Amino acid sequence: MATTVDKIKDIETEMARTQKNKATSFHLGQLKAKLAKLKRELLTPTSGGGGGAGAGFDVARTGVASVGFIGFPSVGKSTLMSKLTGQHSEAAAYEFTTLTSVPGQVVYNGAPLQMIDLPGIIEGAKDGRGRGRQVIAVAKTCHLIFIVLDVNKPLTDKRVIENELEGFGIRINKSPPNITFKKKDKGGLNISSTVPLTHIDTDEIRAVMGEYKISSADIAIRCDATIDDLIDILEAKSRVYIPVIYVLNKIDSISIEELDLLYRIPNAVPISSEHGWNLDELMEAMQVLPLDFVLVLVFSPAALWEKLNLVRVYTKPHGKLPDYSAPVVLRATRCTVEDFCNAIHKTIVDQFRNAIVYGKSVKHQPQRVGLSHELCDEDIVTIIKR
Ligand SMILES: Nc1nc2c(ncn2[C@@H]2O[C@H](COP(=O)(O)OP(=O)(O)OP(=O)(O)O)[C@@H](O)[C@H]2O)c(=O)[nH]1
Ligand SMILES: [K+]
Ligand SMILES: [Mg+2]
Repeated sequence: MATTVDKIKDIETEMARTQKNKATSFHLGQLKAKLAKLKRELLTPTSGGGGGAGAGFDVARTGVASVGFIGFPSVGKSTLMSKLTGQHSEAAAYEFTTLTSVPGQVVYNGAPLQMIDLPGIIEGAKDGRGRGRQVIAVAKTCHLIFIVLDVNKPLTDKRVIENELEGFGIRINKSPPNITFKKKDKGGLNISSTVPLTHIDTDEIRAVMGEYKISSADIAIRCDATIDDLIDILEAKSRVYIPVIYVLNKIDSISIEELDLLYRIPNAVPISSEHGWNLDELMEAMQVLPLDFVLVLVFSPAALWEKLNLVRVYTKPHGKLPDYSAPVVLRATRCTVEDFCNAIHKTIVDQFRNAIVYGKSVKHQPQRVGLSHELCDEDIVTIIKR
């Protein structure tokens, strides 16, 4: 019996053979939808489609956000890990030195960030080659991915790694397509668009919907979407949108002229992890990306904070001034007093009596609140113990 991987290969071959035009667009739409479903099957451990789930490399999460290191073997991920965090991760000249995930931490402008060094992956990882699936599964749960590349290797490696991540449902440096989709019981397919669609026609959309056995739905497209974008919306449960920084390592081994060229690659930071060159710029790069998380700029405008969906809360020891130098950083979706306590130490909740809060989240200044109270950016909190 053909395995899921075989079926995927067959469809990919057929798609490569089929020229895209008016007459073939329905067929191509069907193929793309079939492909998306097979890939999902491959990534769902229970389906038995491709190699089993195996032991994962996931690690206990600490800090306000985690950054996963992805790259081919021996590009210098572990060397970078040791340099950035001080957490030793074995580095050596042979491939697959790192065999499991190694977590470490950096504190950046007051925010603890978890860095996760991972084993190297190889082409075909997403289809079950090597331990690649477990590695990419960890990356999929990170808030930011460093794609680490060796500048002595062909730049095509970048595309290969991107393909591996994409094949795993990770969309990089991209926000979800602006398409709303609402399934209905009857009424047929109602497709509307607010911009001209240059990549897809309705035939293709109908073919995809047919493959997904959806006969009635409202589909409102507000961007010049591709058929892959539409499939991403239908497969929304298995898609994640993660920012990526390309870490171009080993610049100590190239010329200044070559280095100049590297600076033209978007979202990339050339470094030498061995020599510790340009690591400051790498840290800074994390804050210029449109991340939906972190990065604590104590003096940044409040608007930026809202965009980043983070809440800074200052601790005020009883009878003392608030400590403005080290805010506790919480996500806007998890910012109760209880989250605040847990962010400091997990034993605090056990001794908690109430909290005294100053700031936007309370009517009276100050006000006593309980564990479920939701905090706002720049609130000041004193915990009263029992
Ligand atoms: N010239 C140069 N060599 C480097 C640099 N960073 C790492 N290396 C060398 O590259 C080799 C591989 O480094 P590692 O840190 O083990 O690479 P890795 O990506 O963790 O490798 P795996 O764990 O096997 O996937 C080692 O011999 C390092 O000394 C660098 O900035 N410049
Ligand atoms: K290595
Ligand atoms: Mg390593």
